[in-house]
Amino acid sequence: MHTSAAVRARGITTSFGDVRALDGVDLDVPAGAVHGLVGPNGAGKTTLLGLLLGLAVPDAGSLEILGTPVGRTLAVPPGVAGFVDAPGLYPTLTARQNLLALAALRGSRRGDASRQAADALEQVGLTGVADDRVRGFSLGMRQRLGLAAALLTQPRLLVLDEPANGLDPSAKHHVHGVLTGLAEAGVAVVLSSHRMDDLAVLCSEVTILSTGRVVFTGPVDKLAAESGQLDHRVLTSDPVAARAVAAGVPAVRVLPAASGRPGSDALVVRGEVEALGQLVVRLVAAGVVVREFGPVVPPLEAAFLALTAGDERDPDGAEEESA
Ligand SMILES: Nc1ncnc2c1ncn2[C@@H]1O[C@H](COP(=O)(O)OP(=O)(O)OP(=O)(O)O)[C@@H](O)[C@H]1O
Repeated sequence: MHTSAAVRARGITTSFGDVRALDGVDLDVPAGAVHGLVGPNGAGKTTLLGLLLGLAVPDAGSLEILGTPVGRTLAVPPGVAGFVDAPGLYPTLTARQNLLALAALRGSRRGDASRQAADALEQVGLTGVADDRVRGFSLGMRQRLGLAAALLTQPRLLVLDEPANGLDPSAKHHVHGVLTGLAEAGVAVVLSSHRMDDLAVLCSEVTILSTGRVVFTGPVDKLAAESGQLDHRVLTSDPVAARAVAAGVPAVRVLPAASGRPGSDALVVRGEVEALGQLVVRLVAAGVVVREFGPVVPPLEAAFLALTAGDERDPDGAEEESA
């Protein structure tokens, strides 16, 4: 059990001209946690990750990384590694040469560097292309090499901007395994993603940002519970009987037929979790076979949409001042 704080941010505010990219953000990430940042485009995720990597300093607020307060000068705090936007790689060098160059910059001895590079490539599953030039790498391969570069430093805090970007399902599974293993060894991982399903699999906690503010932070399960009323699709052996049963359950609304999948006999019903549970009980009691019962929009997605509704930034970046 790891309980020390890897990140402790209080009231972080960062502006770019008139745009307040972060507005009073608090963030707590303990050692050994995988923490997801999610939010619509322009919400401030990359800006926050950049602060953790020492690429910028906040205009206001306090930030402690691995127990050390971050000062006013730009510097990667010791023990922190990762990347924002995309990993910085030399396209004309091979994957292995990229890692050796980074290790040399950090002062590793040649023998150590070549062992560390081979280990890191193995960890991210790039051994087979270790001697290919990065110029020919796909986006997913570059992401994995960026992760390998970060692993070379044996970080205690790993900061990754959309690390699953461009990864096929098998590569994603591999990277998830690497990150979970690091967390089990006590490394804190902070990553951003646009995919709620990825975050649900990987993260113990998530923070949702919307126009620079935190609109939710906490365990993923708690987020799912914030969805309130959910639309569910119900496929049964007898749609007519099912509709009659559903109409008799208090706090369940049967939505118009157009809400179902076109050409399907499914009903779409809306209600809170308990009321929907009652519906299933009554369908079974009435002898109606329930073949499928599932949310139209997954609960995490629904909670995310509800919390961030209408909060996309103006593409011109103009700040909307709320008195
Ligand atoms: N260097 C910069 N100069 C000016 N404005 C910036 C700069 N970096 C970020 N911004 C603005 O700050 C806000 C937050 O941007 P940020 O990149 O942190 O969002 P994000 O959540 O990572 O978005 P996305 O999901 O699109 O990557 C946006 O309005 C963006 O236009």
